[in-house]
Amino acid sequence: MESTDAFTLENVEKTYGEMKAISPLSLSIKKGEVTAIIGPSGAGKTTLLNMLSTIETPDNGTIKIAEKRTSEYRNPKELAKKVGIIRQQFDLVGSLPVIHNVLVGRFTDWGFWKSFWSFFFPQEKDIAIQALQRVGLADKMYDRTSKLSGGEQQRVALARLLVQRPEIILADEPVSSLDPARAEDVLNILIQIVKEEKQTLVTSLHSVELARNYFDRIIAVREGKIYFDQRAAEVSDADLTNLYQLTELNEHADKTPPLS
Ligand SMILES: Nc1ncnc2c1ncn2[C@@H]1O[C@H](COP(=O)(O)OP(=O)(O)OP(=O)(O)O)[C@@H](O)[C@H]1O
Repeated sequence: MESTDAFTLENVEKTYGEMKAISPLSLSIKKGEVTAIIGPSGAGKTTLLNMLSTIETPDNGTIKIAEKRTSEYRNPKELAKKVGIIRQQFDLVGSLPVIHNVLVGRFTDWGFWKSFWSFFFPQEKDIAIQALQRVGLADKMYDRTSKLSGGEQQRVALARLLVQRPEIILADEPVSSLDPARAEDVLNILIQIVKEEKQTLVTSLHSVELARNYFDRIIAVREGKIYFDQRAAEVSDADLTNLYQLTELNEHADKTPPLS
């Protein structure tokens, strides 16, 4: 029977020099789940996402994407079909028109020459137009990408994911550079797409309110460990206060000279 897990992590560890960014950590994320990873600064959220996307390799333990170990994904195209990434800095080429940036999402299906030609004569334009309509930017198709606002650029990145159609989307702080209204706008579109396409979404977020309002599951990380892992509806104010406060208390305790 086909596995229902998008990710399975077993005793995953990551250390940078002396810093244990992720302590042995095990969890699984089901296909179709919409999960937010929250936690104080330096908790290990980005490290965790980078290991899920195979940008970083764990020092110990195993990560499986849909039952296959990350180390076994040797073909970048196969990985790109499974996992699409969206980042804070959007990874768009500012000097190119919007449509070219969207069509980059098709490169995993196209060969080199088709991708190359597309920079001069956009290929499969209809697919890009549909995606841009979906994110409300069809009228900006030929605008220079750098002229768009931050929120619009993030929507271009969403349209690129729409044409890539990965099974899993990983997003590292996708809305932190946007004002609250734009952040909600982009998250609304992202979640709507993910649910319609039956994709799996794992996002790191600084805003606990957005995590509670838009996500099904919240995994809280602190000092490289899972602090809690709950349905978003069950996360209480006290859970959140403890998550952020305890770290501050620990930091404070570290700086307090011992009583003699
Ligand atoms: N490439 C690296 N080299 C050295 N240390 C690193 C590296 N990447 C992360 N770290 C350290 O690992 C710990 C976890 O970092 P990480 O970026 O995963 O945290 P985070 O929860 O994403 O933080 P933030 O919310 O501030 O982005 C931090 O102490 C960080 O300084």
